[in-house]
Amino acid sequence: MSSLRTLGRATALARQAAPTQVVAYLGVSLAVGLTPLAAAWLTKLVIDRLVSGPVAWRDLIGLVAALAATGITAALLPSAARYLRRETERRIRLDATARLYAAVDRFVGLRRFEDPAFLDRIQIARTSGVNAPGMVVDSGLGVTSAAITVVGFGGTLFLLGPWVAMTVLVAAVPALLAELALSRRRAALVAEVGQAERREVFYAGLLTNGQAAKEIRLFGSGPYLWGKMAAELRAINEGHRRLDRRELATQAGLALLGAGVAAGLLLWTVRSVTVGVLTVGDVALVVAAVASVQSALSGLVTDAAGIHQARLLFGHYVAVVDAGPDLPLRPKPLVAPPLRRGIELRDVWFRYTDDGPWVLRGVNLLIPAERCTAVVGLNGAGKSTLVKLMCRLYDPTRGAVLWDGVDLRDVDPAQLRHRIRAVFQDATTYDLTARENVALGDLTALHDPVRVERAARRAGVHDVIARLPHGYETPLTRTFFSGADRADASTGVVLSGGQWQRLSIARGLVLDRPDLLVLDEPSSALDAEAEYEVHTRLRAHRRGLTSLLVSHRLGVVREADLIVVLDGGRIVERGGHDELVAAGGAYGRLFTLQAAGYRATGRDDQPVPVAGEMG
Ligand SMILES: Nc1ncnc2c1ncn2[C@@H]1O[C@H](COP(=O)(O)OP(=O)(O)OP(=O)(O)O)[C@@H](O)[C@H]1O
Repeated sequence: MSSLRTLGRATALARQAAPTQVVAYLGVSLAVGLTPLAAAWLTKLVIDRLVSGPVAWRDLIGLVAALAATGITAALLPSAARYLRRETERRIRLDATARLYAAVDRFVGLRRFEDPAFLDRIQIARTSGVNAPGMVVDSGLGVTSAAITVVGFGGTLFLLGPWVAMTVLVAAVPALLAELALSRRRAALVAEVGQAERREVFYAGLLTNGQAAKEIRLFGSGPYLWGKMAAELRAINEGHRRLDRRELATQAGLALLGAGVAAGLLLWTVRSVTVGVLTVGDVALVVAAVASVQSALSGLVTDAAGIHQARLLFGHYVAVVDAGPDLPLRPKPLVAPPLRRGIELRDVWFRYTDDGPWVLRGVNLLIPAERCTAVVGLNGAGKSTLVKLMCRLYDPTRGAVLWDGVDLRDVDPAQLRHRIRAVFQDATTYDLTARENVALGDLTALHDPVRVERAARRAGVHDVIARLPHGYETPLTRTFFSGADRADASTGVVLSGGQWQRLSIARGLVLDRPDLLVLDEPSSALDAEAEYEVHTRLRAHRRGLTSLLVSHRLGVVREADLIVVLDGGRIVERGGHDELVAAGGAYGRLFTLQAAGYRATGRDDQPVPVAGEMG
């Protein structure tokens, strides 16, 4: 995108976010530019009248009153400008941030969240990019008011001697070039240290995170992590230090140049008064004009560089906001119909990166509607990847996933996802209330306690929640406190791993009858009794529903209508439990191994409700 279009986008965003404030800020900025000029001319006129001979007070009073009014205005304007600047920036930041996260939320798949370069870009957009339109307005208005001062005083100096005006203006050219170069370096630095800043935030989070704290304390890994954080900080500091030193050298040189020009002009003015070419009032005017023009030019140069820098940073913001869908979307997507036949993977090949290893290799599978299909396999076999392809979090590299014969790539992803619910093995724990933790599975249930409770009962977590200090309203966190418990910030609760897992199952079940229910290791953290109980409930709930179960616990898997064994990204066996055990293949061997593990505990007189870990 061209520089001008980027600036146009930034300005348009600012105008939409804070229309009144931008106009008011423009008015104040114009006044800021005009007042020094008015004050200098009024001062010159007063002095000239005073030194021209005896003058009556009433002849001066108008000028003095105008001078006083200009002084009062000049005194008030900076505060007004400061307030308007902050208010404009606040509104713009809010609007820009909302647009940024809305754009990020529109990414259909997961690839961008696993691309370090794109994550760096998001970081710049999030921290600096959202402020860039504010910077453009602020610097743009700074340039405007400085330009008024420069033109006004430049004209005044021109009247006194064209070369005076030229000297002051030409002396500002090196400053402009130096500042533009510096602004490019500043923007480049933001990009350079972006990754280090992200890592620093990561280490800071880790070192203050309650969950990580136990391992860090026990293993004594704190100093190592803190050391790595300090190294990132040192790298960030080094970048800033280099830039600061360059700025110091440049600005010291420019300051000397400016002071030299001002001193030379002062000498010339005083000499001109002694030879009768200029008046005493002209001395005041030249002193004010040179100081004002120099400071306005320096402000103008800094603001021009600020606009330049803001444009570069806003480029990252625009790149994220305009990134568009990360997976190809049809302009007129089809509607995923209620599932009747099933989901078919047709010769699906998949790898995460173009040069990475194949994770799925030619998978052909029909997950029949209204049946439970289980996928088993060793760690890394590709089970979770298969699940992610069925939710269209990635597209197959080759082949297709068909929903009742319709390619998932042709379907509206949001509508498709409303038909799918999943409980992932690495389910998210939200530092929110128990109610929110369940209702996030379907936000229409947020204010429907009956649905939330029903889902919690199905997942066997209702009794746990009911016993919490504020029941479903209890914050499930010791990291934050909600507004309501500010007075007694001790109400937040920490759940156990198994309780969290049940809660994530409840979240997966809050949408009453999804077309596809995915359960990816839903019970790995549950004790045997809880697992048995939860799976019994899930089985009842799943009846007539299409479900996909991924589990290492073959005792749970045996209930499935169809079991598929995945090995190295290929399906190596498929069938019912008895059939697979009788065949004596990989599944049979693993089942025997797990069952033997249970018997080896000396409890072989017990039935085997749930087999142990596989892989
Ligand atoms: N986001 C990713 N980027 C790159 N590679 C990945 C990603 N996720 C998984 N993989 C790789 O893909 C392979 C299959 O992973 P997957 O999570 O599908 O296995 P799985 O069968 O579910 O294993 P587990 O039983 O341990 O959960 C693994 O080798 C893994 O390293």
